[in-house]
Amino acid sequence: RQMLLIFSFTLAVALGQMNFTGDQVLRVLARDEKQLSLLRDLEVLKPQKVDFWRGPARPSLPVDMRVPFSELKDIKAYLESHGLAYSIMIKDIQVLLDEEREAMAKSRRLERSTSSFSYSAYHNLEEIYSWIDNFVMEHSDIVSKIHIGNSFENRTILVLKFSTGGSRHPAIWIDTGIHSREWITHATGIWTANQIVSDYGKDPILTDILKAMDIFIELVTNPDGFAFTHSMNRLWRKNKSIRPGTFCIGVDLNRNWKSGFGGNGSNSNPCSETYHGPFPQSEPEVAAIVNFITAHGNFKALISIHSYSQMLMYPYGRSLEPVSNQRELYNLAKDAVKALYEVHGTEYIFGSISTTLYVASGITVDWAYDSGIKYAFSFELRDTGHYGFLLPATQIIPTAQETWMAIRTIMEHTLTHAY
Ligand SMILES: CC(C)C[C@H](C(=O)O)[C@H](C)S
Ligand SMILES: [Zn+2]
Repeated sequence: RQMLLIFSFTLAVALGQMNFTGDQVLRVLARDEKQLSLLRDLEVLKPQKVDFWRGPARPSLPVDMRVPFSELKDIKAYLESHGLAYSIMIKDIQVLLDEEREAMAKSRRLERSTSSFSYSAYHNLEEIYSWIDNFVMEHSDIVSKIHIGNSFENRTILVLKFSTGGSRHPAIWIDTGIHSREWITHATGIWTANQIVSDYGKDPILTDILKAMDIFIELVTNPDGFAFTHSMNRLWRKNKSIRPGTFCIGVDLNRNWKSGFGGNGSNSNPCSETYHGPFPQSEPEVAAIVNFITAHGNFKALISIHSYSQMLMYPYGRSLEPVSNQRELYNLAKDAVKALYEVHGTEYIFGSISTTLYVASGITVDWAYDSGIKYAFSFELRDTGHYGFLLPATQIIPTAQETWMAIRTIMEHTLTHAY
């Protein structure tokens, strides 16, 4: 078995990208808690076979799961035998992957010939890092690049700082790409960075924000995982850490934070997509952010951006207990979602993580909130499950435009509610 795995791995390496031909994403509507738990059992029954794109949450929220072609018959029989209604959301993942790669190749040719950067295309790690260098050079009056640490595989972890001066302005943190397969988030972050420098001095609200506060954006929060989505497995979520005696690779960086570490909605099995790691902040990618934000000591808002589902959420993930300023966060989320809707009519739902989506422990925003950052939010960008993580690049700019209006609303509230 070991030999077979090694052989298939080397074969995959030889062939480059993993192939997902015939793999499908099934959308399952669980009627009640019992049916939801039958779906949760699948992760145990078929370890590493069923990949939840949107895990079991609440009866009214469909569960999306990628099923390898070889498992389709079994899984569909399991669903049918338990009366679990399902539809086929994506009938062949490889078709979408081929389209995505074709679009990237086309855009790359155009960018090379015009030596320009397309904000309406997906990019790999090298392209993003070289964009960062050019961007910082072009806008050195307001933007600088900070190296906050190195990833497990020793890639540099970079943060963009937007500042109009002052020594320790109150600060706002934005991270994208903590889950590497959520490509729309990195692309949205890049567009947002460019929007900030373009609108400073023109948009009075943004200008006021930047006059008084600094903005920090970490575009590639999981560089090893992101590189892996381009080189080998487009649907990789975790980082790439390995430990002696552990067969499976990677920790879910959104379960590795100290707050609520190891609680419900995180998994102690290293093969799980929500594996929390051996201990809090065990992963360098998480430790780097904790150290940076703690040393700075004056962050007033944190926005951690994921995809997909079109949701704007605030703490807690680890429990149903409301945070002390729940009313304020609810109303701010409502205003932000309204501002987002007004751009392209995209509808978001909003609320606390545990009540809106599912209980999740050891997550970024719970740690931020417990560290005194009162305005802590997690976005789930487009879509609601037609393309899921394989959102076409044509939706990058519309997504970034609408998301910016929500982000700016949160920033403005932070500015006018100093604490
Ligand atoms: C705030 C959390 C619950 C975000 C969520 C996750 O990390 O599972 C996304 C669906 S990836
Ligand atoms: Zn995510």
